[in-house]
Amino acid sequence: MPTVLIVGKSNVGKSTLFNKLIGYKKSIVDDKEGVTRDAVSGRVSYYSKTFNIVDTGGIFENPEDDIINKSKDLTLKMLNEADLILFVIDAKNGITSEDYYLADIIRKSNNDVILVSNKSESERRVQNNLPDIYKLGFGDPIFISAEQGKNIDTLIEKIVNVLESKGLSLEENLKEENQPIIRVSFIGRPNAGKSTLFNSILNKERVLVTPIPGTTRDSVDELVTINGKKYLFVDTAGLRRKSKVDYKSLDMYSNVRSIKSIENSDVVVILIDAIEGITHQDQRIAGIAENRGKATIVAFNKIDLIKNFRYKKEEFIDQFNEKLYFINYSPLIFISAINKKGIDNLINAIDEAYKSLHYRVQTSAVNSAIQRMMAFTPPPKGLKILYGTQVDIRPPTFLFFTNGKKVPEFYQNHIRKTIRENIYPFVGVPIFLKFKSRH
Ligand SMILES: Nc1nc2c(ncn2[C@@H]2O[C@H](COP(=O)(O)OP(=O)(O)OP(=O)(O)O)[C@@H](O)[C@H]2O)c(=O)[nH]1
Ligand SMILES: Nc1nc2c(ncn2[C@@H]2O[C@H](COP(=O)(O)OP(=O)(O)OP(=O)(O)O)[C@@H](O)[C@H]2O)c(=O)[nH]1
Repeated sequence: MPTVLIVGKSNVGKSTLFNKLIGYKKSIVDDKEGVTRDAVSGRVSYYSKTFNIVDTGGIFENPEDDIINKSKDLTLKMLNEADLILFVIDAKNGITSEDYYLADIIRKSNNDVILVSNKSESERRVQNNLPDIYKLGFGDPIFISAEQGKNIDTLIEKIVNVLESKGLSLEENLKEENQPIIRVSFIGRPNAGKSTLFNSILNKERVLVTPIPGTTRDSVDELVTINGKKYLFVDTAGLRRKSKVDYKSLDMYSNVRSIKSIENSDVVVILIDAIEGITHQDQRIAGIAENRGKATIVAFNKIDLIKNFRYKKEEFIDQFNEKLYFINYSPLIFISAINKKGIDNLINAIDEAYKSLHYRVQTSAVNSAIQRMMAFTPPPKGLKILYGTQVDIRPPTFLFFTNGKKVPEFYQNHIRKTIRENIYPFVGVPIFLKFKSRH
């Protein structure tokens, strides 16, 4: 999906515009992802067209800034990486040296630019500032008022036009072709209901099952198509075969077989028997999955046996937060495998987690968010975080350049939280961080 960068000096109305663009989407399409208030990255949907938008906040504002000084290359990289730049100026208060400074940086990127003249409510003021606006060298601006929502549709249409004229596709449903295979394993204590769940999925959904013998003797993976998407259920031998006594033994749960299944999957569904609650072994399995960078979904099964489930639900959530806090990014699903309840939610969660596992965020979004974070919660004394970028997927991995000081665990968690809340939620997926000293 193409990415559009909002760039401008301080106070020109970048975040107001960002919120308007995101909000615009909300009024047209219903909002699935739930954008947090100070998100820096979001999605704009205009009828069937979609693109990403990033508010660069203060990154390009202050020439004295560490980030700009120490990494001119990175600044340019961010500008180049985008598909289009919205250069926002303030038509009410006029053009200043900072605007010209920014204009020069933006020009160096050789990228496409739309000049956005914000705060254009007063005709007279706009007229006064018009000569200076043209001096920036980006041609005709689009006059908007982000605050009053004026001309936002014209702006979006212009954005769509430019992106499409570059040959970029803004249609959302292209991913249908070249479908990946989502590898899923069900892990849980004996009797948690794994076989029942597997069979319920097979019976409920219109599926096509193709057994694929695994490399280990006795293991069988099954390729299943659900609603046009392909899933490989890993090691279904243990699910299909009616449990033998030895498989029931407690050790089997935490044995090599489970670990192999985890390693062979993208998404691990940790199935909990709601009557028994979360056990040590569940915690251990969750830890292994997290460590190996796998997506996890926690599913409480047998909720049909829980009396007053509506009241009990809170207790399950508390239990999850207490015992599986280290994978608290995982979707929590309640199911009754036997009654085929909650199966659709589970499949949706698997899809969402798989998407997150492969999601890449923009370097500009990372730095905008981290910079904002550091303004509110500065790093511990002596530590400097200069900039960062996502270097890998499966799992999403971020590299941050620092001044060489150790980044304490609590601050790492703060960075993870910031990424999730302000850039992309990475549902069900651990975020790996790396730090490198830069001198
Ligand atoms: N008159 C007018 N004021 C606006 C408009 N858009 C934003 N503002 C005001 O301009 C001020 C700055 O807006 P922000 O959206 O915070 O600006 P910003 O560019 O994100 O500022 P930084 O956070 O410093 O990067 C706020 O007081 C807004 O209410 C507009 O279209 N017209
Ligand atoms: N009430 C209720 N019982 C369930 C549910 N799911 C599974 N069960 C029962 O729980 C028992 C164990 O289910 P299985 O599907 O065999 O469990 P499993 O996790 O595959 O067990 P192992 O093969 O031993 O690992 C069976 O008696 C199921 O009928 C459910 O949603 N509700």
